[in-house]
Amino acid sequence: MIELEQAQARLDARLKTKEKKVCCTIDQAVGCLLAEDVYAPISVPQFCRSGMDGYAVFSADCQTASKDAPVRLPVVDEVLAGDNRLLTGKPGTAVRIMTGAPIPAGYDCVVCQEQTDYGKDTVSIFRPIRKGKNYAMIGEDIKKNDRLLAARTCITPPMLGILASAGIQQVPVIEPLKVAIIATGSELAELGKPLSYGQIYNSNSYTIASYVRSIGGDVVLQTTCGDDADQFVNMLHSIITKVDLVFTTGGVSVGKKDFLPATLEKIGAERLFHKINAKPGTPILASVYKNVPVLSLSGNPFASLVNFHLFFWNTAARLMGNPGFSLKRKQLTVTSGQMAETNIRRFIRAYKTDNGVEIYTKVHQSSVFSNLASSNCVIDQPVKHPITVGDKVDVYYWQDV
Ligand SMILES: Nc1nc2c(c(=O)[nH]1)N[C@H]1C(S)=C(S)[C@@H](COP(=O)(O)OP(=O)(O)OC[C@H]3O[C@@H](n4cnc5c(N)ncnc54)[C@H](O)[C@@H]3O)O[C@H]1N2
Ligand code: MOO
Repeated sequence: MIELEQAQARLDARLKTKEKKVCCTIDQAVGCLLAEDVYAPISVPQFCRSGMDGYAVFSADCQTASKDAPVRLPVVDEVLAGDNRLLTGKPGTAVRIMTGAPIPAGYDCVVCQEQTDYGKDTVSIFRPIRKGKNYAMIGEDIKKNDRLLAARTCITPPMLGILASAGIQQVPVIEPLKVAIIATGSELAELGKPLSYGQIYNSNSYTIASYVRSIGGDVVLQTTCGDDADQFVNMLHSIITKVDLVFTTGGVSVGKKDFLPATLEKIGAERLFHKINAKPGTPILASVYKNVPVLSLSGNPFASLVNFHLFFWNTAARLMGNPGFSLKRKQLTVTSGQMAETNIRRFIRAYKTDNGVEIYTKVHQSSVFSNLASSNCVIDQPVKHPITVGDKVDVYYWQDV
């Protein structure tokens, strides 16, 4: 039995950051990590662009303009957004222009139409204007060859916009995290099949799979397996070379059917630790088999979930080279609920709010899962340490999916 932090460190020491790159179209890329720095192939905009609907002019022509003595200029052309003529402006003239349209060469500003009489053939300008006003230079937004995004950046929807605006359709990303999830237990029934007496539906693998997918991970296998060592070993062998991480649930405690520790040992998996000094999820087992970490979580749904959070996020951060995935820890003040002292460190289901953390007041057994709909964190309750309203506590929390 080892402490959580020691167990996390032992696992972390055995993880290698993924380097394999794959090409991804940008509409598939949200949540993926860039494999390389991405540079702008073009400037945005590629032409000098009007920022307002109005008139392109030479600022020098408008210095004396006022409401009482407007400057009057002939309007020699009209340029709309998308106009692809290469025009050159002449001093002493104006061109009617719309937002987003290319400004003819020479004009150095755009008078907003509200500061004119909206003239068609001749425009009256009511105010002086400075050079560069409402005038977007080439590359105002993005300069050609600028670094747009750094390697290992996790791509977000606004970043897709940046890539698209620079005309980039595909990006190299780190191959998504590939995970296998094997829920063990002869009592487990698959969804869609009626339950026989003594059976329960497998729920653990659904929770785990959805968290894996929430960070762009690829669930290569999600299955159940009876309490049968041979069946399990066959399953493991069929998948181990295709994944970066294996989760199993159940079969890690001391019951007659808790076959995983002995089975993994028998096939030569290296044991990193078995059992942590905390509840729920005490019996967690971590191994490395054929260079792939195998995390064997407790079967009880809440214990499985707590084990998952305490080990998955840091593992994902290390394997994907993205510290942003790391398990989040914060000190918060308890605003409601209480816990009596216990003789082992406990993780207490709780709800993190803007003001602090609320302790869930009802059931805390690790076999009870249904109240987790209103939990988004766990409080780390030290051994022999009662908790009450107003106490500062350490909280592990996770992203909403
Ligand atoms: N004599 C002892 N008995 C137990 C001990 C102990 O120290 N001595 N430890 C207890 C603790 S603590 C836990 S936690 C459980 C964990 O046992 P396992 O991780 O080996 O899990 P199982 O026995 O396979 O299952 C426990 C429980 O969870 C249900 N289960 C399993 N898989 C799923 C699934 N995929 N979806 C939903 N529910 C699942 C299973 O039916 C059991 O009810 O052991 C205690 N026993
Ligand atoms: O360690 Mo077990 O997880 O109490 O429930």
